[in-house]
Amino acid sequence: MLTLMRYALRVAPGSTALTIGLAALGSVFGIAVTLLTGQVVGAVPGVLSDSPDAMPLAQFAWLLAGLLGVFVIQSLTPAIHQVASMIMDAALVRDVGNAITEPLLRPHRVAHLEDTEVQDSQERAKGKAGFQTVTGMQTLPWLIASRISLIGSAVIVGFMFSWWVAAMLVAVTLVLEWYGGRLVEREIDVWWGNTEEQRRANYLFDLGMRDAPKELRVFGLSGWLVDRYVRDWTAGFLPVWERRRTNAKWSVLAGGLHLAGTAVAILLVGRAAIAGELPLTEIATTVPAILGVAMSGNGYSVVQVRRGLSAYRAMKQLPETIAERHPEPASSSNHRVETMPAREVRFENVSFRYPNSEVDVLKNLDLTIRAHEALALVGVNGAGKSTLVKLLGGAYKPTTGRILVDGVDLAELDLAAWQRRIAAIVQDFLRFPLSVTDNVVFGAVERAGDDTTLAKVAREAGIDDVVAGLPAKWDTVLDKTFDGGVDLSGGEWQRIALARALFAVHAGAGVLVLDEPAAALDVRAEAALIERYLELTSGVASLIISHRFSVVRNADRICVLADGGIIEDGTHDELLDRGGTYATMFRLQAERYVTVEAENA
Ligand SMILES: Nc1ncnc2c1ncn2[C@@H]1O[C@H](COP(=O)(O)OP(=O)(O)OP(=O)(O)O)[C@@H](O)[C@H]1O
Repeated sequence: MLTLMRYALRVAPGSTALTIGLAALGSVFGIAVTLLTGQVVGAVPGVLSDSPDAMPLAQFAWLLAGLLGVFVIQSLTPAIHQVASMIMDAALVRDVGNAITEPLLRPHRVAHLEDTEVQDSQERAKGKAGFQTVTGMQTLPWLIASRISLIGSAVIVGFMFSWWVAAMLVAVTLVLEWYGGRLVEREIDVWWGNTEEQRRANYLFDLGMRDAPKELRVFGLSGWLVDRYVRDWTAGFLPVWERRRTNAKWSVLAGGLHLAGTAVAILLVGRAAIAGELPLTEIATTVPAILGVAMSGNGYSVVQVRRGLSAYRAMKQLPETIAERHPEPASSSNHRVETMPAREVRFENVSFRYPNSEVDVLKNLDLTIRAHEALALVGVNGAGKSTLVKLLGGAYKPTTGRILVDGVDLAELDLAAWQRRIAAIVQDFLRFPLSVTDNVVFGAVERAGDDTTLAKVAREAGIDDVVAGLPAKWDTVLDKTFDGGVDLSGGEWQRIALARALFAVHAGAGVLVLDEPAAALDVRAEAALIERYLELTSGVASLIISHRFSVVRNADRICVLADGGIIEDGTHDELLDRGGTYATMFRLQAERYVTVEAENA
């Protein structure tokens, strides 16, 4: 409890103190109500019969006023508690979210994201039911309140009636709490166990609500989706019921023990009362106190706090796990990365296999990309073209071999600085649900606000007309789910992405990577755009990946990637003359176009 409390007090001192303080105060007031009620009830007969040893009326009135006052304050505190708790939650959610995502985002490489140990560590840090640290902290004040009720009520029973009865009550309550906690824990485990059915149900939910609403309608799959969702969800819930059924016997036993203990305590009080051994005040205080102990078991909160603590510990451990398993190279400041590459980027005998894979995607590959040269890379699906781009960007390091930038091993360079040198449009480029401006200037965020360059790249990428037609021009949000937002076509998005890369080049990027940059454009538009692009970016090392030869042929040099290595290298004409793989692929595609054009004619 203390560990979690210290953390929450550090993140949100005021609201945490208020949340815990008010919950504790609520319990203390609850005990005060029990004591005052006992005093009032005990005094009533004397006051009514006007006996000489009765409580003076003024004192009785004060007692009643005190009881009323405590009662009023106790009813007001939940509202303040709720507000304080909401403020605390918000601060904790932000902090936990940041503490988990920051170490995952910090590395410049991405291999840690595919490491199952890191994934597990991340899952543990989150906890099964969302941010478990936050849930733990939400329930912690109630656990503290329960404990105060338990101890306070037990002390009343001990003082006013019997210490062994108090001890027995605490024991049966804690047994029930422990058992109840175990039950909750197991149910949570089953429920959040991510069974196949639950995962499928969640997937179907997202599919219908977010991912594919249009396709589902086009294919008339809405009814099917609802049926499947209900079926999978129900199937996912069955294990929980199964677990409840199995536990029913023990639940009855634990509940019965608790009930019997409480009943025995009340019966003993009754017997002492009948025997005239217990005055009215003690009776009226002890009975509610017995119930106070009985009801203060809080297995749910115990479990949530315990899980919150283990999620908190995993969260603290996460950066260490990542740093240990995926150390970032110590970068040397001796190299002026901001002017690289001045000569070339060279892949030297590079082999690569993805983490957890047995297959070498690249095998002893040698390739030189010269500065100021536009190099095109072609190859069949899955040949490893995008993989090569990921290695070039330092997202992965080669399994063996080296990548040299002007003769310096990429592993020795400041990776962050090198990545800033690269302007890339990858196949699944990011479509930010933000304004057009943001979508373009994210190419070189340090140049945000440079409207002249923004207007220039808009013209160059051919998006000036698109922007002019948007409701809020450059400020239009490119997502229809936002107010005034719009959806763009695939081709328009690609032009936006091209403008982003161009913005980066104008801001000084030294390597331009275009991986299937304009496949959503029609063939002529794509070829024309890339041609213009290459003119605009001459002076920058460009790597272009495309399946369309109308794009590829514009490059200064073309490399064919197959079987993990470069099997052909030359200009378009040279490769055609050679009559190898490139020539075959080119003729095949050209033939198709010639046939289609002839048919159209
Ligand atoms: N994260 C990954 N983990 C494991 N294997 C991967 C991963 N990403 C890609 N691969 C595998 O690496 C191989 C090369 O993929 P890559 O995407 O580099 O091919 P490509 O030449 O760009 O293909 P395409 O022309 O279809 O875009 C494929 O067999 C693919 O399945």
